[in-house]
Amino acid sequence: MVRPLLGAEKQKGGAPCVEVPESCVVQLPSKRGSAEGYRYDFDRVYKMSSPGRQMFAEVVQPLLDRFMQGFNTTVFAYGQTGSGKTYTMGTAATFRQMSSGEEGDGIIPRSMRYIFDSLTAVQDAYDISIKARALLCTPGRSHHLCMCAGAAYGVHAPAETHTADMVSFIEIYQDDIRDLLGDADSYLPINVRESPDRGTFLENVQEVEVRSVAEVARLLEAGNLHRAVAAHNLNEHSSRSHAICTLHLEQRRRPQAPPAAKDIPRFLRAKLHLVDLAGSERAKETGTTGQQFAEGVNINKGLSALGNVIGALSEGASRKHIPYRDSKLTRLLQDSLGGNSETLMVACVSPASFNFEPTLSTLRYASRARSIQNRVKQNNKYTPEDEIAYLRQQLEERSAMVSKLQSQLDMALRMLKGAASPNGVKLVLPAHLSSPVSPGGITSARLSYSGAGAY
Ligand SMILES: Nc1ncnc2c1ncn2[C@@H]1O[C@H](COP(=O)(O)OP(=O)(O)OP(=O)(O)O)[C@@H](O)[C@H]1O
Repeated sequence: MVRPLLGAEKQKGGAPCVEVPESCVVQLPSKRGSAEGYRYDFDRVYKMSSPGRQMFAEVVQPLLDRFMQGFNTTVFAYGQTGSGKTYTMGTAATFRQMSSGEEGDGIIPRSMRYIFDSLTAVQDAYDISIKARALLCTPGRSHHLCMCAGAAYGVHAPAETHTADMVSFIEIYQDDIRDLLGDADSYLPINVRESPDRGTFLENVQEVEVRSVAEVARLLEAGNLHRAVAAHNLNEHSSRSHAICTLHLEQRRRPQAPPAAKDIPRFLRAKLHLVDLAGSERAKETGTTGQQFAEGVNINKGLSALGNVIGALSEGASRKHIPYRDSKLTRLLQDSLGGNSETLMVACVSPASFNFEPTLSTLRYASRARSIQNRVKQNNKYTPEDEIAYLRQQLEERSAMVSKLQSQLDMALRMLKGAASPNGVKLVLPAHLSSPVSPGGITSARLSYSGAGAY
C-alpha cells in the first residue's frame, strides 16, 4: 500500500520516489539514480488515497469468506512509522465510522460489517441465530498473500446452524500484553498458551458478549481510548504498541437441521486476527527522547523478532528452529506466521524520497514473507469437551438472563407497591409477589388492579 505524499512531507522537501508500473509491481529508483533501481512483485499493489473499498473487495473479502468456512485467518499491517498502517487497518475507527460505513474506512470496520452482514443474511434466510462475544486484553499498496489451497464450501453457515463470535482486542506495549477492554486493575497476568485444538491463545482475558456490529464497534472504540499513542516528528498520532483485534467464530449445526443441511460440517471454529503493528522507527528521524525513545527501542525489538521469524520461515523446511519465543508478538502470531492460518500481510510505505531506506527495507521484508507457505486446515473437529463447554456456557447465559429478569421484576414491583395513587386506585398483588420474586414467579406473575380509573 503506497499512501499519498503528505503535506508535511512536501514541506520537508520530500518528492515521490515510489513507482507502480503495474498493478502487482513496485519500483524504487537506484540509490545513485541509475536506471536499474529496485523492483518487487506482489500479489497486488495499491497506490491511491482511499484504497479501502477496492482493496477490501479484492484481497480481504475472499479471506473472510474462508474464515466463515472455518479457516483461521490473519491480516496484518507492517511498515515504518507514519506509513499508513492504522489508516489502512482502520484501527482507530470511531463507533460511528464502524457502524455506518464510509468511503475512507479501513479493513477492520469493513470486515466487521461484512462478517455480521453475511451471518445475518444467512440467519434471515435460514432462521439462524447469531451470537457474538467480545474478548479483550494488554500490551502500501503492496502486500503479500501467503495462502494455501484447501477445499472450499460453497455456502458458509447454511441452514439451521448456531453461530457464536468472540472478539478480543489487545495491545502489546513494551512486550507486555494489555487488555484494552478489560479491567485495568486486574492482577492476573495475561499469558500466551498453546493447545493442539486451539493453537495459540490468551489466558486471563475478559470476555464480553456482543451480538452486532454496533456492539463490537462500541467495544473497539472504548479499547482505542486506552491504546498508547504519542506524537513525534513523523506522525502526530503514532501508535506506541501493537494492536491485535481477534474474532473467534464458532458455528454449530442445530440438531433439528433439515436433511439437506446434513452434509454441512457439524461444527466450524475459526479465529481472525486483525493486526496493526507499531511502526519501525529511528530516533534520529522521529526526534523521540525519554519514554518515547524507550518505546521506540521496544517496538524495534518486537519487529526485529518478527523479522527473524519471517526470515527463518522463508528458508522453508531446511530451517528447523523458528524463534517464535523471542517476543510475545511472535508467540501470539505463531499460527498466523507459520501455522494453521491464511495470512495477508499489508506492507505500507511512504512515497517520500527521504523515506527511501525504510521503504526499501519494508519491501524486502514483505518479499521474504511472500515465500512462506502455511499449511491450513478447516477447523471442524468437535470433541465431547467442546459440547460440555457449549452446554455450560448456555446454562450460564440462561442463568444470567433469569437473574437479570428477576431483579428487573423485583424493582418494578417495589415501585408499584410504593407508589400512592392520586385517585384511589389500589394495587393488589398475589401473595407470592409481596416478597422478592422467586424464579418460578417470573412466568406466573400477573398484576391485578382494583378501583376505578387508570393508574
Ligand atoms: N491512504 C492514505 N490516504 C491519505 N492519508 C493517509 C493514507 N494513509 C495514511 N495517511 C495519513 O498518514 C498519516 C500517518 O498514518 P498512520 O497513523 O496510519 O501511520 P502508521 O503507519 O499507523 O504510523 P505509526 O506506526 O506511527 O502508528 C496520518 O495522518 C494518515 O491520515
